[in-house]
Amino acid sequence: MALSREEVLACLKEVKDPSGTDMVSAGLVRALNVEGAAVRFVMEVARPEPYMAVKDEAEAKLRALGAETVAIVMTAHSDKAPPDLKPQKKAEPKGPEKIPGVDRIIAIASGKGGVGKSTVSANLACALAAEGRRVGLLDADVYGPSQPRMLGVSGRPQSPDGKIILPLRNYGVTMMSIGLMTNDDQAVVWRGPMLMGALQQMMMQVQWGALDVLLVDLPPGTGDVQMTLAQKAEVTGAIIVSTPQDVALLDARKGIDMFKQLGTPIVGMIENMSTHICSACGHEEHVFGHGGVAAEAEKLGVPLLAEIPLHLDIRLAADGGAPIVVSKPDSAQAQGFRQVARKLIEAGKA
Ligand SMILES: Nc1ncnc2c1ncn2[C@@H]1O[C@H](COP(=O)(O)OP(=O)(O)OP(=O)(O)O)[C@@H](O)[C@H]1O
Repeated sequence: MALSREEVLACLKEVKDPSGTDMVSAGLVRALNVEGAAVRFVMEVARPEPYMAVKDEAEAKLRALGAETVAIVMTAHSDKAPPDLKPQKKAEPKGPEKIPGVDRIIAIASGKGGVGKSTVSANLACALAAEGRRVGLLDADVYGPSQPRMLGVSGRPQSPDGKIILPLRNYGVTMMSIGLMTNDDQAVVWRGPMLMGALQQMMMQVQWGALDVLLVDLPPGTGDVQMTLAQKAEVTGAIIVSTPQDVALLDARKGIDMFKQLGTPIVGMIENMSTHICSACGHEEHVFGHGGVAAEAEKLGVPLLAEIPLHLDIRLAADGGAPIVVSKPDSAQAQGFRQVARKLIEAGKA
């Protein structure tokens, strides 16, 4: 019986590791390959013994689901501490570099916080994956990393040799977040050099594999992270997310100006929370106004990629760990994100 990747992941999520976390969230399932009724993946563990029962249970569950071939390769690695994010030595000034294996980098930015940049990034990443692209998502929002929650991943990323960091994967998106390297309830005060070191490590030391595009979810504003990204990596372009209000647009304009000064092309703007569609009656109202981003984009000579409505389903999906593109793929809201993905692919940007 032919199985889908989603069915296999859902089945594996029912298998708990020795700590009681499901094996997908614990980051145990790597290099998952589903072809017809054949399922293969690598289980990356520190010591194999405690995980033999997990492996056997995963195999039994997959067979019960209909898998005819199940190949689980268990790789053990030395139990080293997670990598130290503090810069080892003073970074030597270098020009922008390519991230090995990564064809394109798209920065997702906003001038102001809370406009939905992370929601857009998560949905766009899933939409690009649904179009068959090899997608990575780097959550560089050091002040409020939200991608682990939005993409439903948890667990600390492993580092077999203390240098390379293995990313996590969900919904076809390879992801790494600074939020996975810090304790959930611990406020992190990032200082300039530390921030730059951490971002550089996440770009260069994470084993991204071969990617068509890496989306970088930036913190809001025009700070150190934006500068570091543009100076250290060859960024293909930036997408600016804004709500239609004047205050948000004013900040978006500053963001666009900064990227222009840094020599990063603007791929386009996205108006988020464009109109409100009532989930009960479908009535449409312009809570924050409408069309402000379109007018601004025209004035600045950059494309308007989409107008995404303010819709309860988008919030519930994002906050529930399965973006609307994944949880309600046929909804009009999901299709909005799918169209942006297609536009980017057609333009050779993703
Ligand atoms: N189009 C939308 N419809 C409904 N809710 C939305 C929409 N876009 C974002 N939200 C919700 O608004 C809140 C803020 O969104 P999000 O975290 O994506 O913003 P952000 O710009 O990344 O914020 P921050 O600057 O804090 O990182 C979240 O609860 C999200 O679910």
